[in-house]
Amino acid sequence: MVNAVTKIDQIETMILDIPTIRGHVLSMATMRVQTAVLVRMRFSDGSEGIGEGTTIGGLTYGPESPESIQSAIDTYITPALLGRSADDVNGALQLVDHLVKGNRIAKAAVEIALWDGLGKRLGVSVAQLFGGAVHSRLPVAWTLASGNSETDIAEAQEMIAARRHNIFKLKIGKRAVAEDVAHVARIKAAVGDAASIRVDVNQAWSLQDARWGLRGLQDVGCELVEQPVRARYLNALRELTRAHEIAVMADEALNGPEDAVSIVARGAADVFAVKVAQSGGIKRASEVVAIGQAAGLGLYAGTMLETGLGTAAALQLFAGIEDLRWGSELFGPLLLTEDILATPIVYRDFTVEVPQGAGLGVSLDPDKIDFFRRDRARSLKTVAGE
Ligand SMILES: O=C(O)C[C@H]1C=CC(=O)O1
Ligand SMILES: [Mn+2]
Repeated sequence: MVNAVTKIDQIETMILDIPTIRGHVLSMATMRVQTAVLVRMRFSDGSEGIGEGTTIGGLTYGPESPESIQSAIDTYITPALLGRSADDVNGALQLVDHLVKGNRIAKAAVEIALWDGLGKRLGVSVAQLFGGAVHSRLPVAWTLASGNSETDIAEAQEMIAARRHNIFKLKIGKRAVAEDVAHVARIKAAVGDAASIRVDVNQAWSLQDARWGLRGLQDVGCELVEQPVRARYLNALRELTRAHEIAVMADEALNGPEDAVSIVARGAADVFAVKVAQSGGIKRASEVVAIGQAAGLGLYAGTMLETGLGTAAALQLFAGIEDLRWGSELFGPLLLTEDILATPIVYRDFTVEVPQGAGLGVSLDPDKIDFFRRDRARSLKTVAGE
């Protein structure tokens, strides 16, 4: 008997609004809630796959919003994929790239669910599908972004004492450059050699600001500056990369392999912040990694502050990357008041552990999903109105 081909039967999307443990103050927005977009895919053999495509701060970070991610999937991606072979992930990616331009985070959510389903059906991890894990844990940074130097120092000291993090990324760019440099200096002086200090400006500086900023940051012992100027200003990024010893990292400028090629060709960064969501999925992120590696750049596993689900997807990829020189910031679940996984991801000894098991190695807690779903209020009202 010929085995029937497993098909994609159903793709469900949901938006979850989960409060953060404190205000997360970024140059462009203050987050008090993180809005995650989840995908649940059902296949004809009864297997399932789950994925996540999440952004930060509505439309303040980038061109996709939670609502646009959901609508791109429901309106354009799902109709193209229903009925196709569940195991043909590359075929699905090619079709979706043909039919949908941009919308990388939406594509990532669907692609992650396809890999998860495939791994579960084969009984292997997604890391194994990409050639196998070489790490079981990764160094993990924490972001200090309370908006107050004293609070940030106390938070850093607690994290070091608990052996949870000794790499800190400070969110700056909201205040005057000199004030930001003084804030970074205070934190570096407080932690000394016990921690690595880096900053993320989230595109807030002009080139002029950045010239002063990078000089000041370098002088106070900051090791790396992430996306100091607008994503499209590659000439400015190149000038800053060349002019200072402090490492310059591309984040918002790096949306998939094509951007990776442009940045390398222009010499516009020392380090890539590789994000699965922003790259358009695990496969495209692996291509960004390959371009960075081939060009001799440093690599850093970035986050969109995803729940444990998106975090697990990134861990599956980066577990297979040998030289992750700048470590990771895959701490998303720790910023949320509640974890939505049945078994939370483990953080200890300054590292995050790669979940073990088939697919992404994680499953959702159905009660938590129910509780945080944005449409839950609507369904409750419907029930009440009956
Ligand atoms: O990198 C960003 O811009 C987004 C994000 C990652 C960590 C964090 O605190 O915010
Ligand atoms: Mn960033």
